[in-house]
Amino acid sequence: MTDTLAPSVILSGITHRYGQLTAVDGVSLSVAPREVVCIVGPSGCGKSTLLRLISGLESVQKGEIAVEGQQLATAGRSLPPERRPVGMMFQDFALFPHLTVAGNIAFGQTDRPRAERMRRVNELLETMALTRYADAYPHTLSGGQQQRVALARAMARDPKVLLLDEPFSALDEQLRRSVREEVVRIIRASGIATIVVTHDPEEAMEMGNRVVVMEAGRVVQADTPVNLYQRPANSFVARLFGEVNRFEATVRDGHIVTPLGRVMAPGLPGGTKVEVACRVEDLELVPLGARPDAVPVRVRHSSFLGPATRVCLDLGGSEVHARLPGHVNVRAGEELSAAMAAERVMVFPAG
Ligand SMILES: Nc1ncnc2c1ncn2[C@@H]1O[C@H](COP(=O)(O)OP(=O)(O)OP(=O)(O)O)[C@@H](O)[C@H]1O
Repeated sequence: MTDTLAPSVILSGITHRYGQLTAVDGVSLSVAPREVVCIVGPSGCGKSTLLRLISGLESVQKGEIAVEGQQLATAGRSLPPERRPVGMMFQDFALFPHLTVAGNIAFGQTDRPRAERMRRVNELLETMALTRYADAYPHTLSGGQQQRVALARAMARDPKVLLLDEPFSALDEQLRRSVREEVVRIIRASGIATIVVTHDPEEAMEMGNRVVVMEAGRVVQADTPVNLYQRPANSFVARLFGEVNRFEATVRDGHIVTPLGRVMAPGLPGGTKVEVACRVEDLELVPLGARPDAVPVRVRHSSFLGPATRVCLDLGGSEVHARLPGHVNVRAGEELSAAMAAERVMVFPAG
């Protein structure tokens, strides 16, 4: 593991305002060498602003950014983008249409002797399996190939950190998955510390050693994908990574009564207002009366999704959902019993 190594990238106390709007609010974050960190969050939460600050496209107003011990920027002091050891790849690839693939990759290395530049270009063409397209122009390439050219260009100057902003959003669903796997393989093999911005939680979990969840300019939780899913810091994080059923309730005598049964609440004082959340895949359905702890529900409708069946249920007039693996035959109007998987129920302070 890389945890013992000094971080490659350190952001300390970054706050950034556009006029009255605070786009980034006191963000501190470090990325270890060889680590891929994904920043995920809804539109407008400040993800791209963070990348723009690291790359130097935006000046730091408050806080500090350092890469491998070198200060890149602090309020009033800033290294220009071209002098930062940072490679950036944008969502639209931003390739130069009038330059060949080799020309695009060579761009920005003008400070290097020609022989060295060509050596690096050839090396990257090989890594990206693009050698036979060296003299082709971007518009003649597939989306996946263009993506690899953009990545090669971002890596050409041997940056110490790679920044990818929504790198796959221009690709269709089918292509996205395979290109994503390929890009992650290349990045991991390169060992460059990488920050990926995405609004897609699944993409973040698949790519990141660590995932940073942002909301309204702040970091809500920075953790491994497993911890984010199993131990979300709050209801917002829980909902980001999957559909949940939620109930507001109050703690009484060490437990919480919800419409789906009792939940233990050890250590929470009586009277505490809480939100109880249960992932749709953690709602178990059994025949009516089969379990004493389950409550009666009636099927409203169900949808077969391929790997799972999503069932919409009436619970005393309100609606809850279950997601069962595979194809499950349930009829509208059918009566069943539902219970939450006790060990996976989540309890948060009421918002
Ligand atoms: N140049 C700018 N001038 C004024 N406001 C801006 C500017 N750039 C971004 N903002 C605002 O700052 C906030 C954060 O924007 P940012 O682009 O960082 O969010 P984001 O999380 O990357 O969103 P998206 O996923 O939609 O790209 C938004 O409210 C946005 O409207």
